[in-house]
Amino acid sequence: MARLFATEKAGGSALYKLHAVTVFAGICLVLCYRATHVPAAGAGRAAWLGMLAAELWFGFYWVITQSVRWCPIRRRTFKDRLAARYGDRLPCVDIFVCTADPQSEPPSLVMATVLSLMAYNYPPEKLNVYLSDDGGSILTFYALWETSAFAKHWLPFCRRYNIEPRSPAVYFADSDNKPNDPRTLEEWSVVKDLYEGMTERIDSVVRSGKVPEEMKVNHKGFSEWNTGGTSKDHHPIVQILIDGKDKGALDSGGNVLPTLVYMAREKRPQYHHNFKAGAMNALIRVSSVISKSPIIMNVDCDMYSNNSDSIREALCFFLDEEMGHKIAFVQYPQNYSNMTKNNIYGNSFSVINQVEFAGLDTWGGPLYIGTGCFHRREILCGRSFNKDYKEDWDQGIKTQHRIDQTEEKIMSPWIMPFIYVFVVKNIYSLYEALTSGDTLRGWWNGQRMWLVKRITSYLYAVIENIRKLLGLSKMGFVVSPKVSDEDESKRYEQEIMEFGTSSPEYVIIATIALLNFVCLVGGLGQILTSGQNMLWNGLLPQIVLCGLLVIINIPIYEAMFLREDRGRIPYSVTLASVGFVMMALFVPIF
Ligand SMILES: O=c1ccn([C@@H]2O[C@H](COP(=O)(O)OP(=O)(O)O[C@H]3O[C@H](CO)[C@@H](O)[C@H](O)[C@H]3O)[C@@H](O)[C@H]2O)c(=O)[nH]1
Ligand SMILES: [Mn+2]
Repeated sequence: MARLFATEKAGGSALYKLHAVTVFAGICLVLCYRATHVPAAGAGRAAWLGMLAAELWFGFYWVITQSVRWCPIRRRTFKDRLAARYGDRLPCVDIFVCTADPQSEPPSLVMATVLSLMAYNYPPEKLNVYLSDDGGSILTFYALWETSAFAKHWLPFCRRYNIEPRSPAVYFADSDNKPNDPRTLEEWSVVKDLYEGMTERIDSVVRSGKVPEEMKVNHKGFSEWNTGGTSKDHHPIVQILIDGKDKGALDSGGNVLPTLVYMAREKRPQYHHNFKAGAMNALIRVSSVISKSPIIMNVDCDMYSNNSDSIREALCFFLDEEMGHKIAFVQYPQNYSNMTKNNIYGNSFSVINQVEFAGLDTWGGPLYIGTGCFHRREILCGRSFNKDYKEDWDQGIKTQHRIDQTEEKIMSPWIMPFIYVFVVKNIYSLYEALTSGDTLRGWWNGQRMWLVKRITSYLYAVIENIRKLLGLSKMGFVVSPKVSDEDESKRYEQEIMEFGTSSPEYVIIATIALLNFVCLVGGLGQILTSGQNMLWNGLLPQIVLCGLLVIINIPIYEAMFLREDRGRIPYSVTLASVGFVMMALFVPIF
């Protein structure tokens, strides 16, 4: 029987393999050098040990990252075969959307997400969309009730004109989507007006913080909020806004609508709610009573689906006769829609999506990234997985600064493997970024963020994990805000890094940047005062490395000393970092 999907080898080019093999040889030579050049006790053995640890860690890290590049594969689906074989015997699908707070996650935005999912090109009677509201907010419930009415116009409109993407917010924001044909334009304008009217009503209700009394008579569900209660302490609420089984629930074209459910799980102060994971568990239980579809999809509330055939694509894997039973989940890549050209925060997922996911697929597929993923229900309910996942970035961080401290005899041939590994690794990473669609500056910005993340968030994560293992803290989770003020957005458009608050992370970033600057100045000063000899005696690689770090940190210096806008690094942070650098400079004297 013809397969529903094909697996193709992607890349694994000779150039890549040559690079990988020679860099590996370079790493081995570097370690060889370390092993054969152990200094005597007291003559820099601590620094030697630090360098060795850093190089071992780098080598390990490098091998791991090559394992997801060695033999990448791509999958191709055959939706026509799926349609021919299954016709209308396709399985039911439950879609879970999670939201947590109507202030940081504006309900009008969440509703665009919900609509993009309700409008999937899939039999609506087989589609069930659940919105989990961890804010337990009547405002979100009101927004969903509005959405259930607007869906009656949006879904047939999408189907008739084969609209893509099916998030009304994204679709109407793009002026290229305005049709030319006058009859289509008329309908387009009607739907657009309906959409904008709805968004305005939702936004104004959210602004005012309460639902007008005359609205509340429209649905019995509003009475759930009559008894008081707060977002952290309330009874469970489940309201079916559209019941797909109800023969009367039809869209404006007379078609059945997908089932639409609002859910706010019970919350009590004495029970920990476990954030999104807790919401997902509640969704699995509630949906098992209402629809119990064998396939489940999960989407974060700030995303939208940009392909209306996503369900059919995923089913090509689950329903494949030969391999389907071995597939537990189908993960879609995730992308940001408002990326600037050079991606100042280094958060483009292009290399991850195009290179690493394809490489991971060889080894059984990428991780569940938390959104845009289809699971079999039985996998989530039936089996237990033992996950032992540890990471120790600490060593890498501790030893990172040491690079500046040991001296390498520059004229020794042993310098070659160091230079080769450093240069080739970075050139290949640049090549990979460029061929995945990033820009040169985007790659450079990514390198800066690589540094920033490792000295702040990863360091915090290590400390937090240790504290958790010792029973000193419980993991927290702060819902990331999905709104920003106009000033901030403008700076984002101009690719200017945003600081603004005096968070301790910024002290770390500023201190390290400043320390590198001071070291560079100090090093150059030494060369000037003691002549060229110093340079050739081993200071050159240190100057180069330190210089690169200074160049990469230019936006940090700007934010500390030159910028005047509200997103600059606050004076208090600059002051603290100057203090720390002074301490670092004077401590060795005493
Ligand atoms: O108590 C909570 C907290 C969060 N959420 C929802 O969880 C999702 C992710 O939260 P967000 O603040 O947007 O976190 P991000 O860092 O953007 O999300 C990434 O990281 C999360 C935690 O690892 C994953 O769950 C996400 O899928 C992944 O995109 C959102 O839909 C939230 O509404 C809840 O339902 N309940
Ligand atoms: Mn998010």
